[in-house]
Amino acid sequence: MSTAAAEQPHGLVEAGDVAARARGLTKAYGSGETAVLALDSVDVDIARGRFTAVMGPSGSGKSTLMHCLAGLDSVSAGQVWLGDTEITGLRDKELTRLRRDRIGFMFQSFNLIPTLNAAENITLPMDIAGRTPDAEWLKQVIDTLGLGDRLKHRPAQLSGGQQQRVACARALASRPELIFADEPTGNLDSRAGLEVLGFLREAVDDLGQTVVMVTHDPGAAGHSDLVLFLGDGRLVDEMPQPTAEAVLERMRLFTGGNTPHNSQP
Ligand SMILES: Nc1ncnc2c1ncn2[C@@H]1O[C@H](COP(=O)(O)OP(=O)(O)OP(=O)(O)O)[C@@H](O)[C@H]1O
Repeated sequence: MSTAAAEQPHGLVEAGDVAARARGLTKAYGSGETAVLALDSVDVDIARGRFTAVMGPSGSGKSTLMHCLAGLDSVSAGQVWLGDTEITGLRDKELTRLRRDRIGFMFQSFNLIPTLNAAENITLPMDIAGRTPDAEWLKQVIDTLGLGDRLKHRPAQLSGGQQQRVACARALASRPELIFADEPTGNLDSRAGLEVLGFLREAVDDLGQTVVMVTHDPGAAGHSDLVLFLGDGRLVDEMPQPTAEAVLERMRLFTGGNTPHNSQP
């Protein structure tokens, strides 16, 4: 971490190694006196094949950044690319297809369909898209996540950690260019949370995936390759090879020395 880094676009990487990129990304909600500037001219590169965490105080713009990078939300100004494709300016139909074909999502609530078993949940997005999963890849994902003996179970018959692993497999099934995970450990006890972080780490290290994770938890961020820190809608700092302790220390700077309310590892 360095002060100089804070003055440059964050996470800058070699051209060609960028999974997603934003320049001058600005997002305002509302208008007039009630307008909120959620993102204020953010420049960021997300490195391909790496695990990037996004942290910052509540309301600093983490979810908005993720939603704009994933094409889930429109931008007020600036440009966003997924790989070489500029997504700002795409029509809704094109955006929907791009999200479906190139991005995987994991949310805090697993969003599994209760009436489908694990295997059916994992392949559902591809079934909807009319795509056939690559059987070898799917087996590798399922084996990596240790779900081989749970495929016939419905979500209610699985633990929280197992459900999140199914959600993780679902995000990985189509081998997306980029996986966005929004508080993927938020609903889990610490052991199950650690498991899921381990699997995200393996998805990056062993399967070559690219993961962006929004989290409040310095312990979770400690599993990433790079932490981007947001403050008041701006990228204010970054930390390569983070440890939970160093991230916690950095987060304390936002609160003038007090531990943020929801940042316990
Ligand atoms: N749909 C919306 N309408 C109006 N304001 C919004 C909307 N979504 C977000 N905001 C505002 O934009 C700012 C950034 O919100 P965002 O949810 O991105 O922050 P965050 O860092 O993810 O917060 P948290 O850690 O609490 O989830 C906040 O001030 C929030 O109140």
